Parts: sequence; C-alpha cells; structure tokens
Amino acid sequence: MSTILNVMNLEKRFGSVSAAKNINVSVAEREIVAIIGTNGAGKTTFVNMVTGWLAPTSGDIRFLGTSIVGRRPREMTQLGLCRSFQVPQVFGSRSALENLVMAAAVAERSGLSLFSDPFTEERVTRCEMLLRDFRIGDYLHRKTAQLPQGIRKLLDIAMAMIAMPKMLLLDEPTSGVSIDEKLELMDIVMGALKAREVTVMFIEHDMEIVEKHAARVLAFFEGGIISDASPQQCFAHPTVQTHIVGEGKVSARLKKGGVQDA
Ligand SMILES: Nc1ncnc2c1ncn2[C@@H]1O[C@H](COP(=O)(O)OP(=O)(O)OP(=O)(O)O)[C@@H](O)[C@H]1O
Repeated sequence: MSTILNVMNLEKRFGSVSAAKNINVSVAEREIVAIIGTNGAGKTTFVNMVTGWLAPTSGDIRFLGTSIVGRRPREMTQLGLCRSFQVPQVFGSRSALENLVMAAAVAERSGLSLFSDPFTEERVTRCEMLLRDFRIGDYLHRKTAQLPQGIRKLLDIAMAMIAMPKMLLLDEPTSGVSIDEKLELMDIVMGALKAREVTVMFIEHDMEIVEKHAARVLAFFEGGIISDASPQQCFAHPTVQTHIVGEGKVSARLKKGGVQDA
C-alpha cells in the first residue's frame, strides 16, 4: 500500500506550552489508525494541524506527496482530507437531511447561492442513501437539535463523508455518547468507512473500541508519540499502561503483547 500521509518533525508551541513535539508519522492508504492519550497530550492539536485548522510552528505535512502546510481546511477537503469534530458541527434548527444536502452543495463547490437551489433531486437522493448507510434513515426530517447525541455524531461524520474524502480524521467520534451506545455507533461508522476504502485516523479514549477497530495505535503523551504499534504492543508499553490505559484495566490477553517504543 502506498503512503497517503507523511508527517515530518511536526512541532506546535503555544507560548511556553509544547503541544506537539517531534511528531513523525507515516500512514498508508486504507490504514485504520487510532490515536490515544491523556487529556492535554496533544491529540486534537495534531488533528487540527493535519486538517489545516491550526498552523504548525515547524515541520512538514505531506498528503499524497504534496506539502499541505499553510493550506486552509476548505482546500484540504478539496484535496480529499476531511475531518469530524468532538462537538458535531450541525445546524440544530435544520433537519438531518437538510444539513447533509447543504454540506454536499458546499463540497461540490456549487455553493449555497441565492440563485441555486441546493435541494436538487439527485443530491437529495444521494444524501438519503448516505444517511441510510449511517443508519439514520429514520431521522431524515427531524431537526438535529432534537436528535440524540449519537445520531448527531453519525450525522457529523456523514457530512464529512459526503465530500468522498480519501482520508478522514475523527476527533473523538464516541465522546458524549453513552457506554451502551458507543460500541454500536463505532461499528456503524467503521462499517460505512471501510466499505468506501477510506483511510481513517480516530481519537478514542475507549480501549475496547481501539482494539476492535484499529490495526495500529499512536499513543500521545506530553505532546509526543511514545508508542506507534499494534494495540497489543501499544497497551503493553509501561507509560501507556500507567498514564493512558490505567494499570489493571488492560486485559490479560493484551498484557501478553510486547513493548515497542516509537
Ligand atoms: N489554542 C490554544 N492555546 C493555548 N494552548 C493550547 C491551545 N490549544 C491547545 N493548547 C494546549 O496544548 C496542549 C494540547 O492540547 P490538545 O487539546 O491538543 O490535547 P488533547 O490530547 O486533544 O486533549 P483532550 O483529550 O482533553 O481533548 C494542552 O496543554 C492545551 O492546553
């Protein structure tokens, strides 16, 4: 598989705070990579830099071989690199379908001008199909403000997917969702993304979800990556166990994994 994302010597400082330190990551097409770490470890800062929401202090980010440092989020979307947010970015007064149709119109660069109706039959049909793939077909015409958090999260990810990205970064897709619902939510998301052969990086605090869906895990700690390995190897790393997973919370099976420093 060829490389889709290459991050080199990435640094981000906020005054005296070093939010990203010497980050080096290469991701192959269609890889599913989880990002774990304590609060404030630099996970969102990393995602923000890769998706153009934050300028790095130094270093380079290459997407499909082209440097993307300095490009805006909109340009990233056009290149095929999209993201979702911890807090779903949806219009609460609009229905799920209306939100997705407007996202589709923006993604297609036809805009939302006064002179063009975004609700074309073809676009509406395509959006309905995508919403059904994300199992929110029953909520098409409900105002998003009235929808459960899990459904809003699914809608936010569907809105990122309507641009048909090659790579998608998910910032805590299961945050704010109950323990009972988050496993099913992630099964739906990953099923839809894998079917479209999208490369995925997702930030996640639930290690069961990480183990189930990621072949590879990046563990962030104090702005740096301390482990880049399989879930088993990553969870066995002493600093990951102590500070991220929590000693005792790792299953006996996972504890058998080897330790590998990044
Ligand atoms: N805009 C900002 N200005 C100043 N400091 C910031 C800014 N954004 C992030 N930081 C700091 O950078 C560090 C990394 O923050 P970041 O949000 O990336 O962590 P995180 O791993 O995503 O945490 P969480 O799991 O809580 O979302 C923290 O010390 C944070 O306070």
